Amino acid sequence: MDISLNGVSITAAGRTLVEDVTLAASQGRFVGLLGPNGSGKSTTLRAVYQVLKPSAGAVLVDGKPLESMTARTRARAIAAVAQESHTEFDFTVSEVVAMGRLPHHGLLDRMTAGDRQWCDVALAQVGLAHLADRGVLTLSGGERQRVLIARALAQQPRILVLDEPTNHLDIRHQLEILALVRASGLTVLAALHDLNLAAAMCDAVHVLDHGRLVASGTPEQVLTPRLLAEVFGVHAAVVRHPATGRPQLLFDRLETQEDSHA
Ligand SMILES: Nc1ncnc2c1ncn2[C@@H]1O[C@H](COP(=O)(O)OP(=O)(O)OP(=O)(O)O)[C@@H](O)[C@H]1O
Repeated sequence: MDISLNGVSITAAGRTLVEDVTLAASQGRFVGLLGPNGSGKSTTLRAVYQVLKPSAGAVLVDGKPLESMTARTRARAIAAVAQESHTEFDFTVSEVVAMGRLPHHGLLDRMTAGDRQWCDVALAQVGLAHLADRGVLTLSGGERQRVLIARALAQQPRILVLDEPTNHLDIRHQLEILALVRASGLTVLAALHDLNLAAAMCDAVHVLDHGRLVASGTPEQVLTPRLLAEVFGVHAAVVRHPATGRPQLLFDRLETQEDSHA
C-alpha cells in the first residue's frame, strides 16, 4: 500500500505548524522524515494517524483520502507508534500487544488462536517473548518501546507510521528494530532524529524545517554538508560506510561568529 501527503498544511492555536507538505511512501519503501527539533515531524505524522486534521490538503492511502475510509479499514491499513505513547494502567505485555488485534475482530469478541499467534510472533520479533506476563509499568523505557512496536506489528498493517521509533533503545536494539521494520515488507513512514540511522535504513528521506519541506530524495542526495549546515546548524563530513557503501556523517559544531571573534 502507498501512503501520500498531498499539500498538507496543519494549523493549531492560530499558528501554521506545517505548510504545504507533499510526500509519498510507496509499497514496501522505508521513508524517513527528518528535521531539527520543532520542525513539524510529529505534527505531520499526527495528520497521518488522524490525531490532527489538515487545514488544507489530504492524506491518501492508495490514492484514497484517509477521511473516506472507515475507522476499522484505516486501522487495518495503518499502525502507528507515536512518540511517548504511554499507559497509566498496568496491563501485561501480552495484553498491550493483543490490543493490536482489535481492528481484526469486535471489541467484545474473544481472541482466536490465530490472533494469539500473531501476538506471539510480534513479541518474539522484538525479542520480548520472555516478558509476556510482566506489567508494562515495570518495563524499562526501551522495553516499553519494543512492546509498542510489537503491538503495531501484531496489528498486521500494510503501513507503519513511526514517530522516533528508536527512542530509548540502545544501539543494538536501534539497529535490530529498524532492520526488522525494514525487512517486514511494510510501507514505513518514520520520523527519525538519528541521521546516520536514517542514512543507513531509508530508501528516501524528506527534511522539514520550520514546518516546510526543504529537501527530498535518497539519503545520499539529501544529506549533504550544505543542507546539514543550513538546516541542522552543524558541520558534517560525509563518508562511506566501508561495508555497506551507505553515506555516514561525522559531525562537528558549526563555527559561529562568537567563535571566530574569540
Ligand atoms: N497543539 C499545538 N499547539 C501549538 N503549537 C504546537 C502544537 N503542537 C505542536 N506545536 C508546535 O509546532 C512545532 C512543531 O512541533 P513538532 O512536535 O511537530 O516538531 P518535531 O519536528 O516533531 O520536533 P521534535 O524533534 O522536538 O520532536 C513546535 O514549535 C511545537 O511547539
